[in-house]
Amino acid sequence: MNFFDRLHDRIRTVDSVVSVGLDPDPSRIPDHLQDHDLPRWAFNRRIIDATHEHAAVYKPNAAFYEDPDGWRALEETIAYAHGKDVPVLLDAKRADIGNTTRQYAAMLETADAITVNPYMGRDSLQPFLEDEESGVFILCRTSNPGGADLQDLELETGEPVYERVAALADLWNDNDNVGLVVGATKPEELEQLREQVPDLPFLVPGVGAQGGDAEAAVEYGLADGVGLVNSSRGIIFAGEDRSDQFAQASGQAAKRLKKRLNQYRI
Ligand SMILES: O=c1ccn([C@@H]2O[C@H](COP(=O)(O)O)[C@@H](O)[C@H]2O)c(=O)[nH]1
Repeated sequence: MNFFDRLHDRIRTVDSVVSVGLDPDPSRIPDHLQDHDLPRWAFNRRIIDATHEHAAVYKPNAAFYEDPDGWRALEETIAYAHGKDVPVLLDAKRADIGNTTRQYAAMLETADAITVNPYMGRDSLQPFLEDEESGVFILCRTSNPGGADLQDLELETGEPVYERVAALADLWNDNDNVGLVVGATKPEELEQLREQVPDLPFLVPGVGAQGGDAEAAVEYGLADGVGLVNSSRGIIFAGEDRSDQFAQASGQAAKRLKKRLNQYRI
């Protein structure tokens, strides 16, 4: 079954478009978990137990796992999320020349979807695009301030680079497995892109800690009801000041975000 069909079902089952970002910054993991063999896994397991009823997906960012223990923690995390029937979107932002990118695409053997970087063009994304079962979210207009440096540059046609990326992503969507990453901090661009590519689901990061626009994220992020609004630190570290109850606090934060976003869903 195609990733977006599975996501559609998951969104309906939990009545939620919340993507829970699993970015377990080791320096912020509660003290009582630091003695575990794999503290990041111990932390994620408790977060998943507390949040899965509100999670449309889990979105681990690869940056928090890129060391030997980290990969083990990530593997355990993905398997555990799957055990709770929650799809996993690996925020890896990969792509490279063909021979290399085929190795990156192997990441989709465990995760259900991945974020990729379009800077090297279609061939660098080919193995991801060819994988009919998996979702491929292409970075389009990112949430960070520096996203403007390249993505807003005007081409000779007058269109900004991010619009060209969206047009190409639409063109590359032969297998109905492509989505875009568009930040909640860019509500005008979200609106414009939704008009430009009405059928592509968006992953919208930037609500919560980055202060993005939750209403715009929902109004323009969803295509036919399918799309994702991500919060990472705002959920997983919601209980940082209540170390013994951090998981409970993350469950409450995920539930709150779900309710808030659902006000804007139609
Ligand atoms: O444009 C982008 C693309 C990816 N991200 C990632 O999403 C989460 C956001 O974390 P918060 O703690 O909710 O700010 C993180 O993994 C980013 O690397 C993004 O923020 N913006």
